[in-house]
Amino acid sequence: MTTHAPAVEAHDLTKTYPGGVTALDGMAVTVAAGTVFGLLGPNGAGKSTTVKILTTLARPDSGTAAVAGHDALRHPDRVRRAIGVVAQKSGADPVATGRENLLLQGRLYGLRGTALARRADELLARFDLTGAAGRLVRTYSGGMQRRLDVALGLVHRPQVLFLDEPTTGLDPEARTAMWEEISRLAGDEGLSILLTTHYLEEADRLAERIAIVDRGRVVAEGTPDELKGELRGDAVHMELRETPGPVDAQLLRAALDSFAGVREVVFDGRRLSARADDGPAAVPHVLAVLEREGAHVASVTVARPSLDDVYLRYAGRRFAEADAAATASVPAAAAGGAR
Ligand SMILES: Nc1ncnc2c1ncn2[C@@H]1O[C@H](COP(=O)(O)OP(=O)(O)OP(=O)(O)O)[C@@H](O)[C@H]1O
Repeated sequence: MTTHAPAVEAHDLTKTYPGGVTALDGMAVTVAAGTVFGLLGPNGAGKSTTVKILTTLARPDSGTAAVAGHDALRHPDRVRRAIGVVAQKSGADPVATGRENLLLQGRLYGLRGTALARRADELLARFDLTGAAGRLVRTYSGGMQRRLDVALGLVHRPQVLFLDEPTTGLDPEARTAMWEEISRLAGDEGLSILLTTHYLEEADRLAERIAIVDRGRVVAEGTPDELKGELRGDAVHMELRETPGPVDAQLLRAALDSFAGVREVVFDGRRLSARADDGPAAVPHVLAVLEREGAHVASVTVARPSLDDVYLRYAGRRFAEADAAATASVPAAAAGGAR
């Protein structure tokens, strides 16, 4: 693979499972080499099915998929040698030690002797597991197990790493530590990473580019800032106090609309909402106009657009709603929460 070839390039993937569930419906994903790409979507959106196809564990009904420059459908063996996979469920043997797990994994990839021992020690140190290397994995905390999972995926120095929901089930501290580690892998080591997540914050923090997936296809794609930028500006919400007489909504709207950078002014009873290019800067002006027109403000909130707003715009429903709908029939232990 040349450094400029995409790490992952898949187009028009479709897959319907026996029983008629359409998991993928024209899915496409391109990951530039050396970058972190996030597939973001609620449970059931088709993220895992996409990863299974790209990691050669499933075949699509139609479409193309290339990973590390190899055709995943025609040369799955070549793809397997070039990738590391950290699945949702840990692949580590709980009744073996951390070091034994790494040595076994290395042997599966043809590493032997001192080269293998050195690589295992390197990864144990790298993932802060040296002190626990001789302990059975079943005694590890959730965060330690997840770090070992990532180390196992890296033993054979893959070019492309697939992380399927890397922080589901971790406490906030372990999640932050894992985020730092993932950023370092892409930054310092030039690894290409495709991660799937249904944590909005995780995609925002880690991924240079994000594809928002809904019902088996990409509904929006770009950098986190590009996606949020499409919503143009901050949301400003104000609660008005009761006034003796009615507020002249039309007059207020006309006065506010005349400000550069304030738009989409909406009155809803005693609530006013608007979009502003720079919310904090607009608030004093908006307050002054309202006071001048006899409307008194009880509270003000300014919110930056979130990926949830982006999701709402493209998928037509809130992320948490979609997640809840998909997980309603899934056992609680298997379902995470959207953030
Ligand atoms: N082996 C299977 N047989 C039948 N249906 C399946 C199978 N695997 C997945 N599905 C269905 O395909 C759809 C997409 O599932 P997929 O696991 O790819 O989504 P996801 O976005 O990864 O969600 P999750 O985070 O819950 O894994 C869902 O409706 C799911 O129920």
